[in-house]
Amino acid sequence: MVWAAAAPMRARTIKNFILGCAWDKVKTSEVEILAAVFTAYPDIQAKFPAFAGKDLASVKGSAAFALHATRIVSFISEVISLSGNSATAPAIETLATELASNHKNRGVTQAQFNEFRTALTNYVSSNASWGDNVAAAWNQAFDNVYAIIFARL
Ligand code: HEM
Repeated sequence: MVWAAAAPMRARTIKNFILGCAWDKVKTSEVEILAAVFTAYPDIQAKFPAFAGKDLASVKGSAAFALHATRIVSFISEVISLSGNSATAPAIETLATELASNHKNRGVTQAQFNEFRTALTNYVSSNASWGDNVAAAWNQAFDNVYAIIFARL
């Protein structure tokens, strides 16, 4: 009985560990990550008042770009740190709900969130060690957080 109760928790923790290892490899490449997202999907760049209509090369080195890139990457780091533990699920829900509400007000669509996911997944899978286990943990985390966001967007 004890084992049956403990096993699922252990499985979640290993998944979270795998996810954290992949994320650790890229989480200090904030500027490169945001540049990769904007390169793949210029419609996302166009939603940012500070970057809309500008050549990516001309804004990529700016303080505003580094600050925004760091905000996005920190959000993901926070969610990954909180994941894998049912006790912190309400905290993830709070973060995702706030993000959805801020972005709904900016007219960001589900399609754009999906574009962001595609670009980020491409970036991480080519810059961290990647395999079926990592992909499964990554997709599960995104599915969970996006379900909360999409219900409110
Ligand atoms: C996919 C399309 C997205 C668009 C078009 C978008 C657009 C924006 C814009 C225009 C801002 C305000 C920037 C400013 O201060 O002028 C912002 C802020 C922010 N975004 Fe996004 N965003 C997107 C996705 C995401 C995602 C997926 C995340 C997290 C993983 C994220 C995290 C944040 C954070 C943490 C902030 C700063 C806090 C806030 O003002 O809400 N964004 N976003």
